[in-house]
Amino acid sequence: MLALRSIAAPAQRQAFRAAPRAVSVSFQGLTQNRFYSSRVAQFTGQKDASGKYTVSLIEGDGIGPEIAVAVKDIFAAAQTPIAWEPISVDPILKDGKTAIPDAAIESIKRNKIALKGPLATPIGKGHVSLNLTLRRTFNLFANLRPCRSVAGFKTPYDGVDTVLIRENTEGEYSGIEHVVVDGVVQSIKLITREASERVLRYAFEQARAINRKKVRVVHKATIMKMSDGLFLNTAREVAKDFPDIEFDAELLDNTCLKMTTDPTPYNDKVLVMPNLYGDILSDMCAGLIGGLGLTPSGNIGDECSIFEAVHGSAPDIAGKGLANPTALLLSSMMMLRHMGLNEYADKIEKAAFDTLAEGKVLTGDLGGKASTKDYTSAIIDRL
Ligand SMILES: NC(=O)C1=CN([C@@H]2O[C@H](COP(=O)(O)OP(=O)(O)OC[C@H]3O[C@@H](n4cnc5c(N)ncnc54)[C@H](O)[C@@H]3O)[C@@H](O)[C@H]2O)C=CC1
Ligand SMILES: O=C(O)CCC(=O)C(=O)O
Ligand SMILES: [Mg+2]
Repeated sequence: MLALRSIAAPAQRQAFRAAPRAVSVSFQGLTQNRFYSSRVAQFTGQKDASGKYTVSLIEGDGIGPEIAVAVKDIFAAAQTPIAWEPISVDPILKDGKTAIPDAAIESIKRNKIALKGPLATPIGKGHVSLNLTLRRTFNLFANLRPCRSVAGFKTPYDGVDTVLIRENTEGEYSGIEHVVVDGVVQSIKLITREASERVLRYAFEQARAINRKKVRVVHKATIMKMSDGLFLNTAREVAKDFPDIEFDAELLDNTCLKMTTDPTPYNDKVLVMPNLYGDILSDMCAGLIGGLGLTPSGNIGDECSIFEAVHGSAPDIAGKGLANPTALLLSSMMMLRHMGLNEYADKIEKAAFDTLAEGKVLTGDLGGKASTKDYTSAIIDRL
């Protein structure tokens, strides 16, 4: 029987206990600052009669609504041909599993594109991550996370320009856990050849598309000999189909050391890795360039794609008008380029990077005193 339960507010979701899952294995100068087109394949959404594309919009939790309104205001000021379709992804239970409401699924399937604010996940007990559920529901197999120093914003690291691709549907994020006996818990890291090959091919294709000559797998196949071993061996096989791209591999801990010592040797590479490593390494990269307020991402699938910032709901600053909307704005630039709306992306991105480079109107995370609204207005004034 289909059991459906609607969970309204994020706070209430804490109380929601998902049924246990079966343990069966059944960017420097303005032009250089441009963020990558998100994918190699085509966006297939259609314009409406008024010449606009409809984009599903998940405002999200915490700072989500504050940064979403900033993006909407900037898009309106730039006369971007986008009509927003707000959707709720408050979780429901379907066959005992956390699921996205049907209306939201239909919207994203219809529009083939969505912009998403951060969604909070309860710690320990509670529903499965909605971010993960969205990625799985739409088979968004690759999470593309570029990270580039912002001109004019000084950090201990200059000229960072990393491109990280994270497997987005399985690995340590599979959430397959069970109690063996009291005090002993087992968590399964699921790696399949199919999902590995899919994201690895995407990484090689992406390297070609953005003119990077090297793909590097980040792994721990020394320890996880079978799971990371399968990912690495699949990479070796896939690499044979891309003779124009150099391939090598590096242990995750060594990558962390090298990147925090000098990230610039990674500027000619595309890094690809299992899910959790990409999650952690992308926050670490954000730290190199000034924090999570600056880093965008795209969850890429064959049928549809969802763009979102790397950061979460930032509960420590939520509701105070302090959030930096740049990360979501740059995610929306990736989205516009994915849709072929490059001229709007170029215009908005230039206004944002000029504002950052001038350094007069910056949010608190970047050492400024401006509110989200002031910073948004400064960008709009430049359009
Ligand atoms: N893709 C998503 O929707 C993600 C959701 N989350 C969820 O977000 C919630 C909070 O997680 P945290 O560990 O606190 O990570 P977080 O990314 O929300 O915040 C970490 C730190 O960065 C700051 N920060 C993040 N975004 C910012 C912005 N735009 N402007 C200025 N400062 C910003 C926050 O104030 C905080 O100090 C959790 O429930 C987590 O599950 C976390 C990461 C990604
Ligand atoms: O889903 C979550 O709660 C966390 C997701 C996350 O950290 C990420 O996508 O980077
Ligand atoms: Mg993360």
